[in-house]
Amino acid sequence: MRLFFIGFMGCGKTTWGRKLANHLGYEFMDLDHVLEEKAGMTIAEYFTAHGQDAFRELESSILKETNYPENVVVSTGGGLPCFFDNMDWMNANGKTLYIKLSPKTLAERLDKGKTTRPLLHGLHGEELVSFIAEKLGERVSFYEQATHIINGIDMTVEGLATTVNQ
Ligand SMILES: Nc1ncnc2c1ncn2[C@@H]1O[C@H](COP(=O)(O)OP(=O)(O)O)[C@@H](O)[C@H]1O
Ligand SMILES: O=C(O)C1=C[C@@H](OP(=O)(O)O)[C@@H](O)[C@H](O)C1
Ligand SMILES: [Mg+2]
Repeated sequence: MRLFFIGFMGCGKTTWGRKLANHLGYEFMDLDHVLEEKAGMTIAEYFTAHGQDAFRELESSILKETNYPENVVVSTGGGLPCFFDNMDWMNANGKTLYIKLSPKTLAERLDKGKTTRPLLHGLHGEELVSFIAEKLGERVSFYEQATHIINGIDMTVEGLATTVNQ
């Protein structure tokens, strides 16, 4: 089974993708990490060097050209489902799990984060909540095409494992 985690930055795709893969005995892949290895630089560096359009092209080609094992949990970047036909491609090639959280909760988690996400421009507090609310508004129609929509509060691996077998 191929499982793709999708959702806004900070919703927990990387954290929970890894946990679910461990729980199921599946392989784990994070496409942001695959891209960073391929590019030989961090995503923040890639945005600075080549811009967002080039990043979107590369992340889409990585999504479609990676050789996935039979059983795998794949964590995607937050913007990936919203460009090209990436969402349709994932739904045709596996199950998609959207981790749904409010802008306020996302902002709380992202404010604490140490990693740099280039789209967030170092925003904090209320400015960060407003930015997330606006961007999530643009993206939600893509995320809601997921085969499974998960409440991101109180997630457990056992709950996720039950959901993906439905
Ligand atoms: N259930 C949770 N409760 C509280 N914090 C969480 C939870 N899941 C993830 N986090 C934290 O939220 C931040 C973003 O998680 P991450 O897995 O990197 O998200 P994504 O890959 O979706 O951007 C991390 O600091 C992580 O430790
Ligand atoms: O939402 C986005 O457009 C992005 C999300 C990031 O991944 P995470 O969702 O894992 O932070 C990463 O792909 C890049 O910084 C762009
Ligand atoms: Mg991630």
